[in-house]
Amino acid sequence: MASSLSNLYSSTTLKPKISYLSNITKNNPISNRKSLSFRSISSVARNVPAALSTSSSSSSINNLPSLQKKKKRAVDGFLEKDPHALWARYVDWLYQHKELGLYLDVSRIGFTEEFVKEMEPKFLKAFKHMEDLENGAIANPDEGRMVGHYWLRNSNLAPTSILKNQIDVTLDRVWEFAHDVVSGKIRAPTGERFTQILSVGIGGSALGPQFVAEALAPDNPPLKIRFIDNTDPAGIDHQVAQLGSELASTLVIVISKSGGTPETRNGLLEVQKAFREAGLIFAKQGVAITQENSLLDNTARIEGWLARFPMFDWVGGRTSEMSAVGLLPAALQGIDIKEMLAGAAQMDEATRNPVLRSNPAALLAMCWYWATDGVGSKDMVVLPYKDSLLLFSRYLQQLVMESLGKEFDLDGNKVNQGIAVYGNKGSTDQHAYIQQLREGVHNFFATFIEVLRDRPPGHDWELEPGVTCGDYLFGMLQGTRSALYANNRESISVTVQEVTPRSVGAMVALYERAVGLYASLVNINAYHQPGVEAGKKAAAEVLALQKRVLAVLNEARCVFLASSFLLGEIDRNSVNYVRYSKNSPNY
Ligand SMILES: O=P(O)(O)OC[C@H]1O[C@](O)(CO)[C@@H](O)[C@@H]1O
Repeated sequence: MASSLSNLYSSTTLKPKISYLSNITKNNPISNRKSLSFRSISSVARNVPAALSTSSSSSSINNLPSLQKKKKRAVDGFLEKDPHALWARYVDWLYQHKELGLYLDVSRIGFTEEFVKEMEPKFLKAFKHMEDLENGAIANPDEGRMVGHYWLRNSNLAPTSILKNQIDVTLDRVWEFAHDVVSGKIRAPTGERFTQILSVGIGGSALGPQFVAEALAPDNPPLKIRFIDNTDPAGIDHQVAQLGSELASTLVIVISKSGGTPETRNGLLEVQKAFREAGLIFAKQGVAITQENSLLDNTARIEGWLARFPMFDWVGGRTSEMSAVGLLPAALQGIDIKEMLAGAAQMDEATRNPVLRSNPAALLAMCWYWATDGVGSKDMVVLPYKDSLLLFSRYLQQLVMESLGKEFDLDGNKVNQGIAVYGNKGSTDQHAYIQQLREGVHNFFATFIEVLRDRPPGHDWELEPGVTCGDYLFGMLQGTRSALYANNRESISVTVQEVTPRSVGAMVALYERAVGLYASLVNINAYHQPGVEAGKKAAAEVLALQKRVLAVLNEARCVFLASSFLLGEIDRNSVNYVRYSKNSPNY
């Protein structure tokens, strides 16, 4: 590769391209890299197919009428193969946010100019809808509530001064509490500093904190975090066992917006039992994050827990990372939450831009619409090439699927919308399911997440002359993307300079907005989850039935015991032994 690149640079025929290239380089993600390494050269080169090939232009769909194009695309899986045209497309559509160091390349999604035109009126409506939301419109008619996660990172946008005050006060309290715990001003009852966090919560009350911990927690955080996010007894036991004697210096944060989610309640009861068994007083180490006056809030208040933080009615679970839900655990791990908020605020600003090609969230939403035909016909595979972003796809899974997976549209038509999301990380997944992505059933589009910085500055090491481990990672990303593209598999690339609190905040905000816009495009309510409620209700019915069956069995056993006693077959002690033994429902 290196030699073909040097050929490329010495070739006279390529000179005009190179000057074009150097103009473009100013807009290229890698232009901020200080040294032009193998990796940075190839990063430019990956998008200069024109310079590497003299192949004649392949068939173009641009002369076909709109419907025919769609059909052709559906039949052939058409993507632009002419390298000149692909390069021009890259240059034309590359989005960059200079201050955030974030780039979005949509050139490998095959949308046409006609399609973009067709989408414009839909986007006008979507932008207006988003503006209304930000101004405090009731977004969730089912629950009669506003949707204002955008206000969390810029409280000046909150529609009333009361809301603004709530946001500011909560942020200050989170900041101060975390500072006091980390500095040792607030200590465990034993007098030692808190060393561990045990976070109990599920869904949106766990996924954001899990993703951010994995992405941003330092190697030696002031407090290490563990999660209980299920009602699996063995899983809970495992977490408690791992804490061992450090349970005495563990801060337990119980997170539940509703304050009544069974899995979270069960996790809490199990942890409280572990505290009792260890002779510890739970209340002195317990923190609740929940809506005011919820069951959890009332429990924490009555029992006198160490602290309580509010979760606002107008913040949905899946968009709560920038509320106390995400910020408190992050701050306790030494993550700069103000930077996270600043990144999200900057991205919010950028994604309010009503010009489609200058709005990264709108570009994402448009690509999703194109790739899935606006009906979820393809899955979204999210592939971050960075270990610390491992949980991004899991986080997005809830954000996208719980928001977009809806049976009815806003007019009551049955639409069964949604986009399935899965993914893990590159290059690991290349050795798992990329085989199917390239050659198997064509039911997905990919999103590559690229991180330019390999390691903190000063730690670079070349495992071969001129080549770092990170160059391999980068090469794997480029290679997989090209291989997929060559087989008509579409992809989006999001590039960030580094995984920092600011860039993570920005990515969260980017996808939150993209989901909101996409929901408008397909005319659905992104802010409720009636399907989940149905599952919860059914589970409650199963549990109620189980309780009734146990009651009936118990009654039958009592009758049996009573008759045996009356017949003189057993004595009183035996009756009491059976009734109050540990296996009895009466116990
Ligand atoms: O925070 P809560 O109320 O415990 O809910 C947890 C999760 O359950 C859901 O309501 C349904 O899965 C999610 O939307 C939410 O994030």
